[in-house]
Amino acid sequence: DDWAERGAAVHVQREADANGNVQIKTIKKGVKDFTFGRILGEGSFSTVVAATDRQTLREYAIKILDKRHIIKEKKVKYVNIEKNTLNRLGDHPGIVRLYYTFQDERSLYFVLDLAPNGELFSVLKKLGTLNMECTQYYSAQLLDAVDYMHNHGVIHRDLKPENILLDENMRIKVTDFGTAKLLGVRKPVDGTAGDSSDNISSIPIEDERLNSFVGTAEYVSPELLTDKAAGKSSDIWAFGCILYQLLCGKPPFKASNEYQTFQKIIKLEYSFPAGFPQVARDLVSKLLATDPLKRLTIEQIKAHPFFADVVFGPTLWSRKAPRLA
Ligand SMILES: Nc1ncnc2c1ncn2[C@@H]1O[C@H](COP(=O)(O)OP(=O)(O)OP(=O)(O)O)[C@@H](O)[C@H]1O
Ligand SMILES: O=C(O)[C@@H]1CCC(=O)N(CCc2ccc(Cl)cc2)[C@H]1c1ccccc1Cl
Repeated sequence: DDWAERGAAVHVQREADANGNVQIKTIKKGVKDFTFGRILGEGSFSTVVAATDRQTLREYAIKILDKRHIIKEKKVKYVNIEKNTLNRLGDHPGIVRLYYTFQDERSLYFVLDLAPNGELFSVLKKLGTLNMECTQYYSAQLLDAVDYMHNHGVIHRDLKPENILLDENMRIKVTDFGTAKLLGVRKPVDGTAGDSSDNISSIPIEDERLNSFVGTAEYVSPELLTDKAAGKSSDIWAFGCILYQLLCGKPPFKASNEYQTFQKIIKLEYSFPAGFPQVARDLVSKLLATDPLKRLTIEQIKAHPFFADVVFGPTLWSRKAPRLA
């Protein structure tokens, strides 16, 4: 199925008829096409409800946003960013997929993949820590999803265990793209109308300094606290924090309040608990580098001994998730 460029408001389906001619069907969904079920969770501006498509009986998570509340809180921009970002990231097993959007007079609706096993955060809180096998499995999936985002000109900017959901096979689905940064498409210098699909520049279109958004304190990179420039390497920093947290149960930079946490980040004040595996120490220390240019790239991370027995690529998403321990 192809996705209408304008946004996932319509779902284009191609079907070959008896003579092999391709028929193009567009599907316009609305509230009445779904049976709404249990509430999966609440956000600051949203309620997420499990729902079943009445025709196909497929289950989804529908994120319902109250228009009045969004307008009052001046969050309309985030709604558009979330929609545009999800439309750009429509085809990766580790990223929540947006199937349809629609609205009624009161609400906006985002029809998303259902991740029935909740947040990786809750699993980690319950278990305390993950063993090496589980940590390698989940961090490899996260790395693969981040690689895909970056290759599609998207910086997540708020990666954290709460935004990593678990699907029915206990594989990850990254969510929460309302605060992502979409790297713009620049016209080539000579002014010719370049093909917009290939020249995703690494320089965001809007002025960096106007950026007020920073992620969640424990996962914010130092450059975001000093000069506001969020780049792809800011996601790599957050990845390093998550990797550390999966293995020892708490993030590397954690203090009694946000300000103290920021101080620790800027001073790179963290340490490894006894028993933290050496190969993981080596990798984490090359991710939590103050200078963004010194952090490993995704290719270098994949080649690190920590991932020696992980095969990146499609098998990462078809192999069985290890029993959580
Ligand atoms: N696709 C999904 N499948 C299952 N549960 C989901 C899905 N998306 C979100 N949830 C759950 O619903 C809750 C609300 O998610 P939502 O993304 O709307 O808000 P949030 O980002 O968690 O909160 P905030 O807006 O304050 O950052 C979360 O607890 C999340 O775990
Ligand atoms: O961009 C789109 O796909 C359409 C375009 C037409 C439209 O009216 N909307 C809703 C615009 C909007 C955004 C925020 C609020 Cl609070 C109210 C309306 C957009 C929309 C519809 C449904 C769900 C999300 C969005 Cl952004």
